[in-house]
Amino acid sequence: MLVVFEGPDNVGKTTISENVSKQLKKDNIPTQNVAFPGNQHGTLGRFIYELHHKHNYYNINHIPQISLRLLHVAAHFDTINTSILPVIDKKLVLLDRHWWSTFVYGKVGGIKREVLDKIMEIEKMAWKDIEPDIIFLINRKKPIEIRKNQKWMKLRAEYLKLAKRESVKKNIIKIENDNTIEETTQNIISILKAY
Ligand SMILES: Nc1ncnc2c1ncn2[C@@H]1O[C@H](COP(=O)(O)OP(=O)(O)O)[C@@H](O)[C@H]1O
Ligand SMILES: Cc1cn([C@H]2C[C@H](O)[C@@H](COP(=O)(O)OP(=O)(O)O)O2)c(=O)[nH]c1=O
Repeated sequence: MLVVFEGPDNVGKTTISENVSKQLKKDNIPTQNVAFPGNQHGTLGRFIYELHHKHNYYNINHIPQISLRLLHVAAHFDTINTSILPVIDKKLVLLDRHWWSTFVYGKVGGIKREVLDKIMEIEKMAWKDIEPDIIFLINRKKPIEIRKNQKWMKLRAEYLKLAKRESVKKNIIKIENDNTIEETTQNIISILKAY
């Protein structure tokens, strides 16, 4: 089973997916956390994560938007093959981000729709026929740490628009994480247990 956590930065996705996983493991449900672009040492996904966050460290002054999206797509091919496909039949995979991030960050980054659609065609090939069983869209009124607020509001709006479009074909559950992390975790656990 594949369960996805999506949403802009700083809404609590990583913490929630780790808390949910800890709780399910306590209940003897085999669970695996996976994050996009990738968090396993020794993988291309992890390298692209590092490159995204610390491009100056690699002596790169600037990564153009289209290049950045294509790097993420390359990471997704890797993470799906190295971390998702080998365990998907045996474990509940909790995935921190999905192809939605490529679309939303690309759109807010100003990539023209026809170019973005082409990038998305390749991105979706990485997924073969794997569809999430549930997508939790984690939402907040404002980011947990207030930094680049204007861009964050745009990301949030794009996520909400995409969720509306996708809701005809996918099981999308919007979760408000404005209260405590414990409440949000319990809310998600009860939804998963009832599923
Ligand atoms: N409901 C909440 N209330 C207060 N702090 C929270 C809440 N949810 C998450 N956090 C904290 O916010 C920070 C950022 O969360 P994180 O899981 O990294 O978000 P994301 O993965 O969406 O960027 C973490 O320190 C986390 O513990
Ligand atoms: C998966 C993905 C992430 N990203 C971005 C979103 C985040 O800024 C960054 C991932 O870094 P990370 O620190 O994991 O994000 P978060 O704050 O959600 O925990 O990569 C893309 O731009 N495109 C993508 O396809």
